[in-house]
Amino acid sequence: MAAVEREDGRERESIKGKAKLRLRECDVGDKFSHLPLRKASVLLPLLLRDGALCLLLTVRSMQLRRSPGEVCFPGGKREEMDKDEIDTALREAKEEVGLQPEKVEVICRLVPGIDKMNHLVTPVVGFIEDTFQASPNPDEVSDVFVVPLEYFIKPLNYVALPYKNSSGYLSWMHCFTYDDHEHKKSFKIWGLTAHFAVFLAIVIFRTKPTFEVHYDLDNLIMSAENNFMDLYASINERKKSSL
Ligand SMILES: CCCCCCCCCCCCCC(=O)SCCNC(=O)CCNC(=O)[C@H](O)C(C)(C)COP(=O)(O)OP(=O)(O)OC[C@H]1O[C@@H](n2cnc3c(N)ncnc32)[C@H](O)[C@@H]1OP(=O)(O)O
Ligand SMILES: [Mg+2]
Repeated sequence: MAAVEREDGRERESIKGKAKLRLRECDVGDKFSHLPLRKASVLLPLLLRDGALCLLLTVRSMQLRRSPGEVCFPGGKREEMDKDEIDTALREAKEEVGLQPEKVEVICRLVPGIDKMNHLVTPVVGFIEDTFQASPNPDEVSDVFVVPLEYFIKPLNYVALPYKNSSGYLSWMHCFTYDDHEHKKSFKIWGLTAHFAVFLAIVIFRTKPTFEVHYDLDNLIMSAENNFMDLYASINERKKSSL
């Protein structure tokens, strides 16, 4: 093997190695699994392209009843046979983009989010092969694309939009437009998907984004968990007041 190739390989392994260490520090494991909400999981698939960490995302089919045409991660609702959140994410990724579970190196689970239907959505982070070619299931996925992870802390096109959840809890959500020049396509990444992508980028780069976020970088896990618990509490308040 040529020296340049060897050096290249070492560089790739060191980028991945550093990312894995930082991710493992933020692993929540099954800390939130007991919460009495319906469950869903998404896989945040990381890979290296041209020496940069990238995230693989999907565009939902227009035929889907919920969130048609929106960008999201491979993922879906928990089924009875799933033993945990990781199982759900891997099963859904296989169904939606043809990713074989044994080709995913699962690293951790991050702090969950809550979707429009009040599912507890757990992001599962895993490395996939850099050469992975998706085979999208057209019933559920109309497109698959990759975005450099760094875009989620240093975007070229970003707005924060006000968002009110079903309990009236008011917050902001990130909205990115990503222009994929190579394929001459443009994608809007917002809501829960953008929320997970931003947190993942902060976990790995440990840098403040160029826009405002409600995380304390010196106490990243605690601030992320507190944000989540505030949101969760607002849902419970609403449930109690409607009884
Ligand atoms: C600035 C500061 C910001 C900080 C604050 C952060 C705020 C956060 C803001 C939060 C804002 C929140 C608001 C926003 O985020 S709005 C915005 C943007 N959208 C998103 O971020 C997407 C978020 N949603 C998701 O990621 C998914 O919906 C999740 C993972 C939650 C559920 O997963 P999913 O929905 O993917 O579930 P599934 O894969 O099990 O099933 C999908 C459907 O497919 C059907 N199906 C299955 N198999 C087949 C088949 N072979 N043939 C045909 N059909 C098939 C199946 O029956 C099902 O149908 P139905 O039952 O749905 O009808
Ligand atoms: Mg899905």
